[in-house]
Amino acid sequence: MRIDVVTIFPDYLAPLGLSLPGKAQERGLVDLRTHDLREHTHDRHRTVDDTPSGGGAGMVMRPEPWGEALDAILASPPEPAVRPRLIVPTPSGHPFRQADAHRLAAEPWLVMACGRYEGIDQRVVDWAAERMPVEEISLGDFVLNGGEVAALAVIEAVIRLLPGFMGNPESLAEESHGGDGLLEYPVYTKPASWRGHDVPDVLLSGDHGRIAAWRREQAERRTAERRPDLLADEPGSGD
Ligand SMILES: OB(O)c1ccc2cc[nH]c2c1
Repeated sequence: MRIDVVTIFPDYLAPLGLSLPGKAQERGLVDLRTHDLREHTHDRHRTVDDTPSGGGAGMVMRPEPWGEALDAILASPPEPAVRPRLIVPTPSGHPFRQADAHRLAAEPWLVMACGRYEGIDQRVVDWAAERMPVEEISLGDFVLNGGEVAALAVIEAVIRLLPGFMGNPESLAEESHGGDGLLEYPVYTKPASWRGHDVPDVLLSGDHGRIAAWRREQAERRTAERRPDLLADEPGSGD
């Protein structure tokens, strides 16, 4: 998979060179490229923003640098005739879920457009949508100062699903928001007793059937308490 990230803060993406995403790059599972939007400006101040049309507070990202940045990326596809999917983090985007991470992990090429200020001139998304699939996504009902943190989260969620990334693919099967749609059960390790808190006896019983049943019950309880919305879509929930 190839992932291009366009941002005015390339260093924000440096953490992707660490730990598992870094190893994924070393192993050739992902070709991650960051692009400084300011490299596609032509004035002395390397201006990427301007005042909002129609007035209002803040500044809007100018379309010209974005057009030139995307042109440059599209001119060097990973393979001939491969088109990217453009991902635009924005507070007004569609909620990003684990199912979306799985879907994007199957794509050959993603381009992440990280906005700042009040956002990117809408014409950039409209122009891009004439040439490639475009998705505006949100991490949740909160607002960051730009798209970089959301891009980091989306990229990590996607890379870790790539075949060959996780040493033990089985661990993906049991994850929160996994195939069963439930939150993860609580996890424990040694020592059996710590500061007056003990590992639940069932987990020390060696009875794998009881352990599996306990974990399922814990996951269902947690989901009902914290995320009843996830149960609404569960088969047999009557909804
Ligand atoms: O909360 B967010 O995911 C987000 C994404 C992009 C921009 C651009 C300016 N503020 C932003 C916030």
